[in-house]
Amino acid sequence: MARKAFVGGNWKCNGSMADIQRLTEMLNAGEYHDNVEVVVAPTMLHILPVMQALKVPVGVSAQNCYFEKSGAFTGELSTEILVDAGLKYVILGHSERRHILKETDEMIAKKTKKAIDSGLTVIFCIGELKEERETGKTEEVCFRQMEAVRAVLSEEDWKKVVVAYEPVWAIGTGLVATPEQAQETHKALRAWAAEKVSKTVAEELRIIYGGSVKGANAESLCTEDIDGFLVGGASLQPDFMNILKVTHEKK
Ligand SMILES: O=C(CO)COP(=O)(O)O
Repeated sequence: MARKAFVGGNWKCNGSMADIQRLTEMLNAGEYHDNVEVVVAPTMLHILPVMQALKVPVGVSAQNCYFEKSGAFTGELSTEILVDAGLKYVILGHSERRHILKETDEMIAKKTKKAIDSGLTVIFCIGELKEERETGKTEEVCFRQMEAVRAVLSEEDWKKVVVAYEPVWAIGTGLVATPEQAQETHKALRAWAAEKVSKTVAEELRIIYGGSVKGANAESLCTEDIDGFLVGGASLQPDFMNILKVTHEKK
């Protein structure tokens, strides 16, 4: 089964109302194709205006959610609130939430299960730190992060997961992983899924790459086991449209 490519634009904590208008106009002027699913993740405050402004098949994702249903959890957004507002996706496990906001594997697993049970598709991020890669721990770290969610997901749940492999040293640094480095890790992740979940899940699981992706390097990163991209900085620029075009042509 051919996996449908997936390209996400993670806008992180960026953007004014004027920027949001400019970005939705850029997306509305784009061309979209059946072989690439496109999603953008604005800030929580910008989600609704972006959903209202988009006239093209571009999905909208939250950048976080909470695992409780509702109640006294100041500052949090439940998956019920996200679904009620019309959202279909949420990014979980991003390295910035793991390392800056100190989210643990267990918290991320709880959020992932809750989001999937609510009907959301989870863009589940994993990735190793620079020193972990340098000491040969890339697979150990990625597999540990995967195992935490595997422990709480059913085989069926994996249909609602897109894994984003984002080496932390490549995020926002301009130090993109080489196609060989990324392909090697993606292949290892697929083999892990075949062994720990099932062969079917491994074949169908979309594993996308994130970390300094640009229009200029996207083509070489369209390798066998890379099913698309999670784009940070370049998703706030017209270059995002080049990444979409390359993915459409190469996948
Ligand atoms: O963190 C990322 C996407 O989630 C990647 O960010 P950059 O594309 O800015 O490196």
